[in-house]
Amino acid sequence: MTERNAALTYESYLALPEILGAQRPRSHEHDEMLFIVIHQVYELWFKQLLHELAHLRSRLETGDTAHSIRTLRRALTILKVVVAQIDVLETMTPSQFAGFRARLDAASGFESAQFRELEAVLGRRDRQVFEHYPPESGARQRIAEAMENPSLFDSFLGYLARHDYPVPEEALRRDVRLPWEPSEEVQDVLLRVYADDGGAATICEHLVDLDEGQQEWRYRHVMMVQRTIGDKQGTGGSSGASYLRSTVGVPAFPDLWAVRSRL
Ligand code: HEM
Ligand SMILES: N[C@@H](CC(=O)c1ccccc1NC=O)C(=O)O
Repeated sequence: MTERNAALTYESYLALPEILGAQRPRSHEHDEMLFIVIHQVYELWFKQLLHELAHLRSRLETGDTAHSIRTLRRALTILKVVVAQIDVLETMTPSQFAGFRARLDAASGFESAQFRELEAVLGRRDRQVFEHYPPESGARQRIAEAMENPSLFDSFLGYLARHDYPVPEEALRRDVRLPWEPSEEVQDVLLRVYADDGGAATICEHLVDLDEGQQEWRYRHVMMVQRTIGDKQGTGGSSGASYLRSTVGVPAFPDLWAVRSRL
């Protein structure tokens, strides 16, 4: 008789021994546990967001409006949660953070591969981010792959073409490994989408929500940084808050913002 597997339990299904055994503070400071847990929760949500956005890209490419909208709504709800999470970390004072900051050595958010993957899905094509990853690392390969795939906006253009909008051929056939250049012809198409005011226009609005949401995260992150470490340099080697401020307000989908002056 073959031996039966041990009965599935709450603990085994959720791999709790692994997850709950993965908090390893480097100091005895009370607040370091919060710092670790918050980051781990972020990385789990980043994983789920990547999962949803990959699904969204495939739904867009098949022209499936209802599923695209539902998936976008879910991604947006997750984004709200991750932005709101910053409130929890802001209960930590500058001196509490200073109590264990030195133990972080040169580690920093620069090394969050999933965050870079998310940026790549949103269209970022910037090889400078690779500086923080060893050449053959899995993380680097995943980011590189995301940069070689169509961005969300590329997939959305595919969606519009499937729905018979006159998306210019060169936009559909562009080299998706390069950064997207805003295009007036594409903006003319977006104006027609908005005039029709159907499912495609709803997707446009949700993409703007996504863009606004990621900028909100950047803004909240830099405010948290400013109040916690002031103008100190970052552990990752940047100037800190002033570097982070330069990344706020850079849109992922510039064409969707550009058309608003014409709506
Ligand atoms: C007290 C809390 C935090 C402080 C003081 C802080 C500080 C910083 C600083 C100074 C940088 C610039 C890199 C450097 O030179 O070190 C940075 C980058 C970054 N941090 Fe944080 N951070 C905090 C919390 C978080 C949290 C909770 C996350 C969530 C994952 C996060 C994700 C990131 C990411 C993704 C970057 C890269 C941003 C970019 O290059 O655009 N940080 N952080
Ligand atoms: N860069 C931060 C340290 C920090 O926040 C951090 C360190 C290790 C792992 C994740 C981090 N979070 C975001 O940067 C600092 O300069 O204080």
